Amino acid sequence: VHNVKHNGKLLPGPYKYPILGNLPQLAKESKKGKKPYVVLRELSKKYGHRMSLHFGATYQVIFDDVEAVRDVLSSDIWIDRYVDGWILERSFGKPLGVFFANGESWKELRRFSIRTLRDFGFGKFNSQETIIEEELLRLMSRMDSLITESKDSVVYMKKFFSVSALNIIWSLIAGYRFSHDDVKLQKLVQLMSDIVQKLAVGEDIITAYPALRHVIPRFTQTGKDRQDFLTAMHGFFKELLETRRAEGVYKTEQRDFIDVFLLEIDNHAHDKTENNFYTDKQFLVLALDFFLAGTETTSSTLEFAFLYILLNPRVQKKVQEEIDRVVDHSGLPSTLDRTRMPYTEATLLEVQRFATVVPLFSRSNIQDQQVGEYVIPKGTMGIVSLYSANYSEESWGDPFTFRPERFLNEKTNTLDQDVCNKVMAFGLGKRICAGEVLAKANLFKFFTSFLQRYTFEEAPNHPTPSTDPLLGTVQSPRPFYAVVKPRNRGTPK
Ligand code: HEM
Repeated sequence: VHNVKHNGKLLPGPYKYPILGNLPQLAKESKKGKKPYVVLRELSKKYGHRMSLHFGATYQVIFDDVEAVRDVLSSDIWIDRYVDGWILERSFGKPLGVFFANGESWKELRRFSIRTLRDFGFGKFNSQETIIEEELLRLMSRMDSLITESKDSVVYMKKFFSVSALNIIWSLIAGYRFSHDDVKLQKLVQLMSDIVQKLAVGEDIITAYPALRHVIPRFTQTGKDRQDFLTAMHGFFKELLETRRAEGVYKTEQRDFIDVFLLEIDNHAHDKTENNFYTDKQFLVLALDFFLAGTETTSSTLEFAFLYILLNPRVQKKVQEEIDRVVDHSGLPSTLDRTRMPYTEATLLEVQRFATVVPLFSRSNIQDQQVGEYVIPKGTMGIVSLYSANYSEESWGDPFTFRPERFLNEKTNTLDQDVCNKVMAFGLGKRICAGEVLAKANLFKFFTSFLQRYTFEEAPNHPTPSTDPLLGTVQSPRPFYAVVKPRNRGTPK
């Protein structure tokens, strides 16, 4: 049984059990403690880097290797996102928003979102820099308090960057920031990170049996958690939209993304067709997309960055030396300094490769595709493994070693662009991450500013932190502590 019609030969894959498909094999490996993307990598070595899997009743094709991943992401055939189960549940039964939208609706809202966010500073040097710095200074003063309050300067690093990452996006969308002590926000951030962790691709029973979507939510804890999460998030965005609508300021002045969207809703109010993409529901899903896609990814990459730095004091020292040499000590590092900081850039690339915070995600094909003697039927769920690209032995030689030097040309001490381009963190092609520019600026600013001002060391009374990630649609480090020591050099005015 599978979800697609076809007349050709399907790509090879492991033996398929009746009804359960390949779930028994996957469950067996998963019980041994293997991550889903590691299991896929092992299977793909046996069955091919483009292979078939039957995830319960859902037919999947796995793209697992540098070349297969690049091909699929840059292909115009694989431009859709696979939409089913929980995804529809989060968007009122329809593929709304950007992340899980398809066709005209996706094109229009992606273009609208990127253009509008750019108008409010996203990707523009001065305004983006100011927004990030405001948040950065707050977080540094928070760090100073934590150091003073704690015993022996030991700071709990888990979730340290979450509110800041959210605030940077939120100030573009809604024109305001949350306080780090905001109880309502803390609940949303907690809910969000719980749900992201529970939704590891490849572990999802609703994906395996889409029909269960109608049954499961009422009976299982995960189903209930998802619904609680959605109710809370939708409620929060709806209240915001209603308040702004009632205020009416957006009619004469658009201060942020919400104002522009409200104006578009008014402008399209006469259009009652399916082709009107500017509706209240679209906004709720769009806001959720940016909340989810932008927050956990950025904050979790930053957590990993400081974890790796803590475990690699030699790398930390070299980054700090470069910062001290290049950056004017009276100010914070600027993204304009980036080009003069090859070692720091190399370290950030290595962080992104080593962490691979989004190891797996989905795409779907809009027409049948012939691959040699095989056919991939239209509408197939394609699982793209960024893990396979970032951890390929053929590509990297020693993928399991954290080694920024791999990106540097030893003789010239410059970045080797060919090696840099091999890191896959944001996807590729027309559907590449819509927040890549902002994310890269954030990573650079937070990483360098904190290392300019503090040194991170292992906390003596805690076990050495593990680099083994917590699984999720976005992976994050296990909770860890660091001794954070203020540095004398490079303290901003
Ligand atoms: C380190 C941080 C980030 C990582 C690793 C990351 C990674 C990704 C990946 C792998 C995809 C799928 C791309 C594809 O299908 O080829 C994606 C899509 C997306 N990301 Fe990011 N992302 C990050 C930060 C952000 C930020 C800050 C935002 C928002 C401001 C954002 C918004 C989006 C959106 C809207 C999409 C959907 C694009 C579409 O389907 O058209 N991301 N991201």
